[in-house]
Amino acid sequence: MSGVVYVRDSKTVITSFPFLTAIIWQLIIIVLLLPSNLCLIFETVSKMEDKNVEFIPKNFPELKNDRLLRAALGKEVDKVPVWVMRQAGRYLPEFQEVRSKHDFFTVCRTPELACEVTLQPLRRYPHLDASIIFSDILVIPQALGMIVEMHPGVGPVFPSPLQDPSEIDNLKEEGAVDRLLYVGKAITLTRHRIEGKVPLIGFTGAPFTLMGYMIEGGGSKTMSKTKEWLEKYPKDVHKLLSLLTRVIIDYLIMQVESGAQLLQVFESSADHLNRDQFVEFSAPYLKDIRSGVKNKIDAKKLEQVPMTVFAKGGGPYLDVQTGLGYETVGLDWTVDPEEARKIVGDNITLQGNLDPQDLYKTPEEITKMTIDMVQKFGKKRYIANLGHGITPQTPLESMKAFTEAVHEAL
Ligand SMILES: Cc1c2[nH]c(c1CCC(=O)O)Cc1[nH]c(c(CCC(=O)O)c1C)Cc1[nH]c(c(CCC(=O)O)c1C)Cc1[nH]c(c(C)c1CCC(=O)O)C2
Repeated sequence: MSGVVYVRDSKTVITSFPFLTAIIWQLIIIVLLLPSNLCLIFETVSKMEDKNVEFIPKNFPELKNDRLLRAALGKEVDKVPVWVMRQAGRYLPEFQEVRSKHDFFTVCRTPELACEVTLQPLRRYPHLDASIIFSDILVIPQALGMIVEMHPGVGPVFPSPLQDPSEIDNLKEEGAVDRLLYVGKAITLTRHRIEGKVPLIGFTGAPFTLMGYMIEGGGSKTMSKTKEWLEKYPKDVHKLLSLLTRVIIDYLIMQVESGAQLLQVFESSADHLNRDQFVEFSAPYLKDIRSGVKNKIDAKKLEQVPMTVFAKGGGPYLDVQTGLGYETVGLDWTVDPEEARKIVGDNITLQGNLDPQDLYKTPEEITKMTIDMVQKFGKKRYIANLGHGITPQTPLESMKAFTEAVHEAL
């Protein structure tokens, strides 16, 4: 007998057609669970869509606090904007918590983690008027094919630094920016999650500073190997600086396309250069980066973004920096604010410049020093910051005192 089901009773049916019965029971369960399954499916799809939306560089939440951008463009501000270089970093226990579970470059390469770390200082310090994407300047040498490790207590280490100019040709310029798209993803995700609270800053290292790390194999007090290259291989040095400039311009454009609203270029090794060396090996490439970004933004019909150059040790060359085309010039703590204003004039914004070591003083002393500093710079064309990155042992209450004092100063 096939295909005919006599339902004498459920037990008979079960014993006679176990397979068919199993299917019937499964159908019953599916039907009963269908509504909750459908909700689950819709919820999952919508969450996936949300996830996808968060990686689409458009329809960002409206900006609620534009002080930083107004100051960079010379517009009037209600209060002096403030942010801190390396504000997402090791002085924060919540950053240490993330780092206890993930390698440094894993945090940089994982948009969810980079975004979380970027947001941490904003949650703790409501007076901050900007965020800076969590990354590092050394992601560029990595994208060029060099190995960079982060050694605890030491900092960055290149196991195989450049030892001869002939090795410049081994650098993988083609596709470098594609290998940095994870930074763009982190920027886009952060733009959505910041919900317009403050602008998001993108950044890069400058050609000379990156070249120094690539030759020295890490941080260096003397940069002796790099200086030997400047003397012995100037043509090869310019070849490498030009390569880095091309990659940096395209990297910054990708950051803007991803949602960066201001860009900062870190020439952190400028303090190793005398004036002639700064004029030959740093300034032309900083200028090319500014004009290259501006021209490519125009060509792509993107919205222009203000740019900041920060040359640590660049105080003696402020006059040169004034001519590089940047809206904002960052100052380290060795430069007097009033002297700087005399040199740069009224059409450039200044940024800085409390000595990071002053954040080890008492909150009362920090408040007084910060108010003095802000009053020296004045409200117009000024962004308050430190004169270099915040250091890992900085007490949490110091950051609170600093950011609050900026907003109460004027
Ligand atoms: C020179 C330089 C580097 N990286 C950078 C610069 C230019 C800024 C400056 O001059 O301070 C840029 C940078 N690197 C980092 C930031 C913070 C970004 C942010 O606040 O969101 C920034 C702006 C994260 C970082 N970059 C690094 C850390 C600490 C490493 C860790 O977490 O183990 C962080 C939070 C590692 C790093 N990376 C680099 C050094 C010298 C070090 C060691 C110094 C240190 O240990 O603080 C290279």
